[in-house]
Parts: sequence; structure tokens; C-alpha cells
Amino acid sequence: MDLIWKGLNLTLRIIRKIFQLIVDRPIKNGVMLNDRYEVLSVIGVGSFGIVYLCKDLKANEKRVVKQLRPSKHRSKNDMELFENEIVVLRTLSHKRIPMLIESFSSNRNLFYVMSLMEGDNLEDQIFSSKKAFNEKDSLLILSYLLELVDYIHSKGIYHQDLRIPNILLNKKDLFLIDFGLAKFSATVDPHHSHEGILKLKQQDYYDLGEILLFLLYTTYSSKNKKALPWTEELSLKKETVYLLKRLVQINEPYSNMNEILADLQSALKAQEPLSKN
Ligand SMILES: Nc1ncnc2c1ncn2[C@@H]1O[C@H](COP(=O)(O)OP(=O)(O)OP(=O)(O)O)[C@@H](O)[C@H]1O
Repeated sequence: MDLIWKGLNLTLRIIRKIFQLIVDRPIKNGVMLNDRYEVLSVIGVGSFGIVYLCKDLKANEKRVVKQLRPSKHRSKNDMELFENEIVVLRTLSHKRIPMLIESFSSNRNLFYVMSLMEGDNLEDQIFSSKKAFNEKDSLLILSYLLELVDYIHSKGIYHQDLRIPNILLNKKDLFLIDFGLAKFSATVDPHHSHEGILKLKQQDYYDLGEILLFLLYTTYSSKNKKALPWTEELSLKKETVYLLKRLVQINEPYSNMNEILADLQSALKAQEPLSKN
């Protein structure tokens, strides 16, 4: 009985996967969306959306169009998350965050259009291009991210999905994308109780700590057969360790941005060579 049940489950999973592959086929290059956006290429396929590079024929600019995967249309929750992402982008206005141009539906598909952020995501840079970041560079990236996180928090928005695939980087700029799971403080906590908002805030801080760890590990090559905790594997300045331990909540979690910024300044200062006098 158990075997039949398992077999049935597996068959259902395979059918669902085939269904997804068929309905989630990306739109072909050259197709015109909303009489304005010509699809040039697919630049990303996430669990949630299909992302296209398009030419905006009206503005004569390159744009990014995100389509909710058609297989996700069957879930009210996924459609709500897509709508939520649109509202979040409409609320934000920062040169390092995509600007919402418009949203539309076509042939029962949902789309929104945003500005193109020119950079490659950190996940691809680390794993495909094998880019490595030393301690100082990693701290500098954290400082750019903190500025953005501080900005979105000031708008009552908490990203809740700060991860390396959602950070784009080029030689001089860093961008934050993918607000699909972002939360508005007013929705989560209509009474603005300090506790609810603190939880959202600290989740973003924790994720920043994990990103910092990811970056720091790019210069690490294992000499031991056995994996050890990061505190033993990485040789970092004590100021960086202090900052990390509070971000990832090994020690007392941070409760506001000013505390993090002050500790980051100390960690960056510790990277400077000692002066001779
Ligand atoms: N505005 C943008 N400018 C440039 N590239 C972008 C932009 N938005 C998305 N991308 C590219 O498309 C990829 C997927 O985008 P995004 O993370 O928003 O999709 P998703 O379906 O929500 O993915 P996930 O499954 O990770 O949640 C990104 O990693 C990035 O490379």
C-alpha cells in the first residue's frame, strides 16, 4: 500500500513538473508586449517569475519586464505576492533599486516593467565567475547594502529576502532587486507595535550577516577535512567578528541601524594599515 502511494505521489509530481515546463515556456524573442516592449532575451528564470530584457519602443530605452510564471496563476498567494512586489516598487524611489514603469496583463498573464539595473548578480559572480572578495571589499559591500536597507526601512518596507542572487553588482554600483517577499510594516503590524517591526528589521539584519559570511568565504580554501564553524575557519579582524556575531544573532542582536553603522565603521577602520608614527 505504502509503495503504491509513493508511486502515485511520484507520478503526480512528474505530471506537475511537465505541466509547469509546458506552461512556463518563456516568451520568444521579438514578441511585442503591451504594444511597447519588444522581447530581446530572457535574463532570469526564478522560482516565481520569468525576467526579460526588452526594448521600450516608446522611450527608446532598455527595460526589464517580469512575468509571473503562468503556472503560479493558479495560486492566489503567488498572485498576491506579485501584486505586492508592484506596490513596493511603486513606493520606492532610489537610484539603486529598480523603478517601476508600469504593470499590465496580456492573454491572462501578469507583467510589470522596471528600469534595467546594469550588473551581474552576486550568486553568479561568486559561483560562475569565481569572483573573490577580501575582508575589506566584503565590508564595503555591506556598507552599500546597509544604505539601501536603511532607505527601505525608512519607507516602512522590510525586504525579507536579502540573498546573494538578489544583489546586482558592477564595477562601481550595487543594486537591490526582487521585492517579492517584502512586507509593509503597516500591513504586518497595524498597531505598529515595536515587537512586530523589530522582528522584521532583525530578519533583514540577519540576512545581511549571512551575505557578509558568503562574501568572506570566497577567499577561504579548506585545509581541513572536517568543516568547522566560521569563527574557526575564517581569520578575521576582531571588529569584523564582533559585527558578524551580532548580525547573525550569536551575540545580542542589533535593534537599530545606527548601532550596525558604528560597528561597521570600526571594522572598516581596523582594515586600514597602521600608521608608522
Ligand atoms: N531590474 C533588473 N535589472 C537587471 N536584471 C534584473 C532585474 N530584475 C531581475 N533581474 C535579473 O533576473 C534574475 C531573476 O530576478 P528575480 O530575482 O526578481 O526573479 P524571481 O523569479 O523572483 O527569482 P527568485 O526565484 O530568486 O525569487 C535576477 O537574479 C537578475 O539577474
